[in-house]
Amino acid sequence: MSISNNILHHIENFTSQRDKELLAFSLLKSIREILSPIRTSILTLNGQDEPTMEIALTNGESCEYRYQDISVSDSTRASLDYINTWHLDELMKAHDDQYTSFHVLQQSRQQNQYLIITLDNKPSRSESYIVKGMLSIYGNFSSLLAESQTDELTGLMNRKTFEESIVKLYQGTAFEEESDLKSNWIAIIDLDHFKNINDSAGHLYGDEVLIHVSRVMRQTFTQDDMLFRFGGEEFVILMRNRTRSQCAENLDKLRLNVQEIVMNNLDPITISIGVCEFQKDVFHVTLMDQADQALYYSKQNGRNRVTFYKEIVEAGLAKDNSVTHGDIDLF
Ligand SMILES: Nc1nc2c(ncn2[C@@H]2O[C@H](COP(=O)(O)OP(=O)(O)OP(=O)(O)O)[C@@H](O)[C@H]2O)c(=O)[nH]1
Repeated sequence: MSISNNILHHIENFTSQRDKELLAFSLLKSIREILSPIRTSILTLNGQDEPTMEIALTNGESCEYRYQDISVSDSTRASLDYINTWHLDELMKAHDDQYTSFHVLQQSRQQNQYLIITLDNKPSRSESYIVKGMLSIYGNFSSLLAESQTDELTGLMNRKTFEESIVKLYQGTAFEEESDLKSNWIAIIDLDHFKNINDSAGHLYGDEVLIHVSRVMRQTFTQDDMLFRFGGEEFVILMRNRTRSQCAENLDKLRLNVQEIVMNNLDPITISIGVCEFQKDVFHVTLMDQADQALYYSKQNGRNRVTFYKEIVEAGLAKDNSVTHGDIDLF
C-alpha cells in the first residue's frame, strides 16, 4: 500500500469509531503500524494528577486496558511535569538507546491525556510529520465525538451515551466487579417540584438550577462514576465498585449537597433518588424499571430521600420484576 493510501486507511479507521476507547485504540494501532514502537500507550490523569486509565499496545501483543493500579514511573512523571510547566505539546527524551516521546492529547481541569511512544530508533522527520498529522486528526475527531456524547446544557453525558455505556457494562468492558462485597449501582435522580421552579422563576432560571445540580454531582462523585442527564430534570449515575453502604453514603451526600445550593428567592432545592444494584444477568430495561420504582417510592414518601429497590421488595412494597437474559430472547 502506498503511503498516501496508508494514511487514508488510518483516517478512515479513526472516523469510523463512535466510542472514545475504541478511538484511542485505533490511534495506538496506527502509531504501531507507522513507527513499530517498543510500546505505545495513552495515559489519562485526573484533576488531582492521579492515573485513571491506561491503554497500552506493545509490539506484537494485544491491547491492555487498565483502570486501577496504574504505575507511572518517576521519569514519566518528571517529563509530564516538564510539559505542563512549559506548556509544551510534545517532548522527546533519549535514554539507554531508547527514545520516548510524550504528546499532549487533551488538557483540561478535569483530566489530562497523553500519548507516550517508546522507540529504539529516533523517528525520521517524515515519520514525525505523519504522527503530528495523525494526532491533529485524532484531536479534531475526538472533540467532535465528545460533543456528540455530551448534554449541551449541563456538560454531563447524554442519554444516547447512557445506552452505549450500559451495553458496555453487559460486555464487561466498562467496569468489572472487584469483590463479592462491592458492586456496581444504577441511580436515577429527579429534582423535586421542578415545575414550581420553572413556573415561579422562569425556564431560564430552571436551566440555571439544572446546571448547579450537575456541578454538585460532578463534585460529589469520582471520575470513575458515570454521570448522565437522562432528559428534563432527570439524571442517572452508574456507580462502580462500592458496597451498598458506601453507595448509600455517596447518594445521601449528593442529596445534602444539592440542598446547600443557594439560588436567590428559591426554597432549598431537593432531589429524590431510586437505586438498584447492577446485575449482569438482568435485562437493562428491567434494571431501569427497578431504579424507577424505587424513585417512585421516594416521590410518594415525602421526596428528598434515597430508596434502594431491594429494600422495598424485601419490605413487600414492590414486586421483584427480575427478568434474566435467559428468560427472554435477545436479538
Ligand atoms: N428549565 C427547564 N425545565 C425543564 C427542562 N426539561 C423539562 N423541564 C421541566 O421540568 C418540569 C418537570 O415537571 P414534573 O414532571 O411535573 O415534575 P416535578 O414538578 O419536578 O414534580 P415531581 O417530580 O413530582 O417532584 C416541567 O415543568 C418541564 O417543563 C429543561 O431542560 N429546562
